[in-house]
Parts: sequence; C-alpha cells; structure tokens
Amino acid sequence: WRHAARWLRMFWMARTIPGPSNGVLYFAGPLGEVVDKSRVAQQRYGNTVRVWAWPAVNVTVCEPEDLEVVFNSPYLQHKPAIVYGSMSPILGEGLVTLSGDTHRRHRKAIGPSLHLEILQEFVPAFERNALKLCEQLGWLASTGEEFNAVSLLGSYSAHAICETVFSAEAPPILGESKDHFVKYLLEASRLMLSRVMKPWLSWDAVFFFSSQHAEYTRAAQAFEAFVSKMLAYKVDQLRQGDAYTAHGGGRRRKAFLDHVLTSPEGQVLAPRELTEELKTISGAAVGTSTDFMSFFLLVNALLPDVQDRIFKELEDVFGGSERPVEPHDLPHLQYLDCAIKETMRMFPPVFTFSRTVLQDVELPSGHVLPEGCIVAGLPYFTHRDPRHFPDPETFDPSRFLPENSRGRHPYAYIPFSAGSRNCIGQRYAMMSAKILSSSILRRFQVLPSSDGPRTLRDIKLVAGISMSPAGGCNVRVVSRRPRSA
Ligand code: HEM
Repeated sequence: WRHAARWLRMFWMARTIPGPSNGVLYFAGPLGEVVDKSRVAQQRYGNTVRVWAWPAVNVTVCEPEDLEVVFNSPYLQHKPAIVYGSMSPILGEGLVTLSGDTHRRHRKAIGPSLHLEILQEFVPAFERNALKLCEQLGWLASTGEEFNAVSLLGSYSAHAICETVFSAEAPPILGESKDHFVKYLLEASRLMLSRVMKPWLSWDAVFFFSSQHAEYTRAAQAFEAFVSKMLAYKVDQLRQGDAYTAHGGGRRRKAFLDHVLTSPEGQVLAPRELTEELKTISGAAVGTSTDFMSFFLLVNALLPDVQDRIFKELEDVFGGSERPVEPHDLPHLQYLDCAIKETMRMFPPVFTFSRTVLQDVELPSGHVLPEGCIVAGLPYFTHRDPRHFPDPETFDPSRFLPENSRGRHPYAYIPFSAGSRNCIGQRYAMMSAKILSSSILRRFQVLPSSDGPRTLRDIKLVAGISMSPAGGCNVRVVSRRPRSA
C-alpha cells in the first residue's frame, strides 16, 4: 500500500503543473507531428509541461535554469526503465541505460579511452572512410542524380566506429565479419529507434507479438556475437603479447578497445561489462551521427551562402589541394565548427532525454517535480529560447564565435546533454563530423533536390527520442574539381 500511496501522491502533486488533460494521447499519431504538437503544448502551457503517461507522469522542462537543476541534482541522475529499457537488448546494459554506482564505475573506466589525444589517432580512420564516401559521391555527381544520402552517411558512421572502436588494424577476423557488423549495427540502430518511438512496444509481452520482434532479436544477437568475438580476439592477442607491435617492430595503431583493455581504469570492467559497453558506444554513436550529418548536408544545400563560406575557409586551410586532413588543421576550421554547432542548435539529433525523480525537487521556475515522476529535457525548444538565441529561427553560425558566446547561460545549449550523464562521445562526434563534412565540402557542392524543402522551415521532422529529417536527406552533388569525379 505504501507504493500505491506514493504513486497517488505523485499524481496529486503533478496536477498543479499545467499540461494537456488527455495526457500522452495528446501526442498520439504520426511521429512527424510530435514536434508541432510539442510546440503547441509549450505555447499553451509554458516551458514546463506535465503529461499523464499512465502509469507514469512525465514533466518536460525547457528553461536553462530548470535544466541546471536537472543536470546537477543527485536525485535526478537515474534513467527511467520505462523509457530506456526497450533499448537494452540492442544497446546493452551500458552507460546509456545504467544508473547509480555502476554507472559511475563504468564511466570512470571508459572515459580515459576517449581522451582527446587518443581521438587524434583516429583522424586517419575518419578520413579513410570519408574518402570512401566521397568516391561514391563522385560517381553520383557524374550521373547528376538526386539521391537520399542517409544510407551513405550511416555506412560511414558504422565503418568509422568499427575501425576506431574495435580495431584500427583490420585483423583477419575483422575483415571477415566487418561487413556483417556494419549491416547489423545499422539494422539494430534502426530497429531500436523505431521500437523506442512506439511506447506500446516497450512491454516485452506486446513486442513479442509484433512484426519487428524476429528481426530485432536477430539483429541484437548478430551484433552481440560480433562484439563478443572481437573482444575475445583482442584479449587473446594481448595474452600472446603481439597485439600492439606491427610487423617490422613499429607500434600498431590502437583502437578504443585496445586502450580500454590496456589502461588501468579499463581493467576494472569484467568481460561481460565491457561487451555491454562496446554495444552501447557503437549503438549510441551511429544513429545520432547519421542524423546530424543528414541535417548538416540539408542546411548546406539550402543555404548556399553558408556553404560558400565553409568552402572558402577550407580553401584557405588546404590551399585547394587534396592533402589529407591533419589533427592540427581542425582548430583552423572555425567557421565550420560554428556551422556544425548551429546545425545542432536548430536540429539536435537527440530530441529528448529523461530521468527518474528519486525525491521531490523544486525547480527555479517554481514547479515541484514529485518523487517517482519522469523529468525530460527537450533541447529543440531550449535552443529556440530568444533570451539566449535572439531570432532563433535564423541560421547564424556566428552565434558560436567566442565573443558572441560569452555570458550565455551554460545550459542554454545542450545537444549533448550536460552534467554527469552528458554524452561521453561528444568530442568523438565533433571530430568525426568535422572530418566528414570538410572532406565532402572540399570536393563537392551540395544542392537541394528538386522536390525537397526550399527553406529550413520546410524541413519536416520525425521525432521520438531521436530526431531526423522526414524522408531522409535528399540532395544532389556537383564536383568542385574534375579530379574528384
Ligand atoms: C552528433 C552526435 C551525438 C549526439 C547529438 C549525442 C547526444 C547525446 C545525448 C543528448 C546524450 C544524453 C542522453 C540521455 O541522457 O539519455 C548522449 C549520451 C551518450 N552518448 Fe552521445 N551523442 C552523439 C554521438 C555519440 C558518439 C559518437 C558516441 C560514442 C563514441 C556517443 C556515446 C554516448 C554514450 C555512451 C552516452 C551515455 C552517457 C552516460 O549516460 O554516461 N554519443 N549522447
């Protein structure tokens, strides 16, 4: 009865927060309408909205002042199973879904292996895969065809993850199963997101009878099999002592997994825990990076002035040559960096993230989050607050120049979330995005498709936990230099 009393108390207290009386049914319907419905709800009820989501209560918060509390309160760091549970079969029991001491222990073990110096070793792998994508773009440019770039971008992200997370040296075992890994990782990411976006499928009993169940289980098993095989191979190599010495005695390039296995911090993870983290890192990286790049290419296609300015900066840095990008080039790509950040402001690939409220928490806006409810952030709306981003519907990369960012509330811009549960792959994501986008824009002009959106406002959005452009990323490319074609 104590449980029932707590539950009734939560509903009783939450009634004072404004929100639609029909609760989650307000959002029922196509995922393409979620953003518009959320916007109407925000206009009608304000920046804090309560949604009855039987048996839970969901409270969305958008103001940076409230988010500061959400990101830092010790009572708001647990992930709700009702939201994240259905990701576990694919994503594993890793950082995204874990909470409490186990989460802290895993984060300490993994964090050092994503250090900036380590990421810089990944630059050639990002570039190699970016150039493979450019080869395909060269062919598409020569045909003049319009195409949906999503599968090319997804394949880039999955191949880059394979080489940077599992093995930089393409051992025979990887060669055999890499294509399977990429295929299953892409399939697993797609199925996971489509399940998460249909809340009724979060109940295993309902999901079991759904048409997706067999496909989902197969992708999850294949993904798990690859990760376990790679881990066993690496551990074996390490035991034999020849893992990091290339033929001829030089040092082999290490991937993230090599670093975790050999760092004192990483060794606290048991093999099972490491397998789960490898699934989490791969799964968390691919969909988000693909969605981001889809938005970025669309923005460039629709805003030729922005694209021209990025191209000019690339010409200044690379002098019109085909030379590979080096880590020391990246700090010189300031306008590109600002354009990437502005794309993430207007189109954050993670639409929402949630926490369970472990104890009543009062927010600066005056609302009290009752114990037991779920609190969710919506970066899309936080990023459109005119107090922090004047004229928020205008794409303006200069907002992110250091002189224009000074004094902005630290939680007004949160595409990677913030606090102890922020994105651990943030620097990886930015580096990969910079290398891929610079590789493409150095060689190609990106143009809009004939029947696609004409302005940024025309881009229709599909939103659940993630956000992507409806219909994908339809564009056309023209070679900048005959050599690229
Ligand atoms: C543009 C690309 C990306 C975006 C926008 C993004 C965004 C986010 C956000 C908003 C969160 C918090 C989610 C939540 O609280 O539910 C998150 C968590 C996470 N992300 Fe990313 N992410 C990106 C790329 C990556 C990459 C490339 C990796 C791995 C290399 C990665 C690994 C993770 C992990 C492991 C977590 C869970 C962290 C924790 O709770 O301790 N992400 N990401």
